[in-house]
Amino acid sequence: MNITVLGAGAWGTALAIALAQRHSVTLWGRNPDTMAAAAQQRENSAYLPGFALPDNLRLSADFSQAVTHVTSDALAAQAEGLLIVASSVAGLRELVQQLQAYPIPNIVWLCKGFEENTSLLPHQIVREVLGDAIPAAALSGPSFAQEVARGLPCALSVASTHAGLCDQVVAAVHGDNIRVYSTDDLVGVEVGGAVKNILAIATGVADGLGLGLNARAALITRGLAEITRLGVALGGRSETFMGLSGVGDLILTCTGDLSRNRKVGLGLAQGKPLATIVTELGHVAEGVRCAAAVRALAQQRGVDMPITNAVAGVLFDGASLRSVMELLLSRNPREEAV
Ligand SMILES: NC(=O)C1=CN([C@@H]2O[C@H](COP(=O)(O)OP(=O)(O)OC[C@H]3O[C@@H](n4cnc5c(N)ncnc54)[C@H](O)[C@@H]3O)[C@@H](O)[C@H]2O)C=CC1
Ligand SMILES: O=C(CO)COP(=O)(O)O
Repeated sequence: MNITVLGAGAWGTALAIALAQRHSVTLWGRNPDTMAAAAQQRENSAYLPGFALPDNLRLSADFSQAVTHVTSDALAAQAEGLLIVASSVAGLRELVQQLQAYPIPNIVWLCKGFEENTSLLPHQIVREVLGDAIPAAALSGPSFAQEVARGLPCALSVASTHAGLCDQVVAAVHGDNIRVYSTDDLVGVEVGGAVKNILAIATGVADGLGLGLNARAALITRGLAEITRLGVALGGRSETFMGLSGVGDLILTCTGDLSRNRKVGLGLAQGKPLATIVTELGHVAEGVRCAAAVRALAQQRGVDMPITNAVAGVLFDGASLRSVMELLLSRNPREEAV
């Protein structure tokens, strides 16, 4: 299958490496110097250092050339191409707008979050720009880029209301080391992937403050309740939050030290300013922007999200870490239900 991955960050590069084992893959990045260096060294040292790029993986900084890899007439007739957008949420709209000029066969995105100023989910951004006619899907689930690039096993969820595209993503991605499960609950999958990043910041803070494993388990569990409340309010199905893109990714990101969002929380607990943490990371930590969007959305919808509010308070209102932890612990007792 011909596959184009737009966005040569850590995750786009890792997935391109994995897919190049079985497919003809082009990886596009917007920075010509970075892509030229990666092509010369056969390594994306800017975003995924230490992993060799397979010889057959094509690298490009030419947008047209990269998209044409999946839009040639022959491919379009057989619906054989797969277009994967691997930017951050902040870059999604701009990239999708650029795609308006091309007869793309489908679109799959990997980003996890809500858009900062609109509080829209990725599928809503895609629909706003491209309309409903093009088959569209989110690929999500617990998947640290470095582990996928190493060929370690993982399981993902593909979500689309277009069953044919789910089948095509499974055909392309499901293989020796990656299992792919399908669902039509796009909202549920996207809300799980977005909000777990905020909760990973919270557990990073708690762990960094030495609050213990009991506190971490409590945050993850009550965080899942928070994800479920928002997700159901937005039209997702509660069982989706028990799956890979919900509790699966929540556990990974809250407990795995490879997580950039968790690192944000650990850094805050060390007293580092947010700007310093973000600069040191060198990668997007979606939970930061997402916390603002989700706090606004939850307020608008009347959804109770105390952990998200606490994280947003620390990130944007200068609230002290201890005071928000105390606030969380001093909430009135209630039934445990979601
Ligand atoms: N790194 C990981 O393990 C995983 C990341 N994700 C999600 O995938 C998305 C990308 O993550 P990473 O690749 O890790 O981030 P990264 O920080 O390593 O790379 C971000 C990429 O987005 C591109 N980008 C940003 N704004 C853009 C714009 N306006 N136009 C074109 N490209 C733009 C950057 O150039 C870069 O290639 C995020 O939403 C993340 O939550 C999902 C699963 C795993
Ligand atoms: O989404 C991820 C793993 O599934 C990556 O999480 P971070 O962005 O926190 O590293």
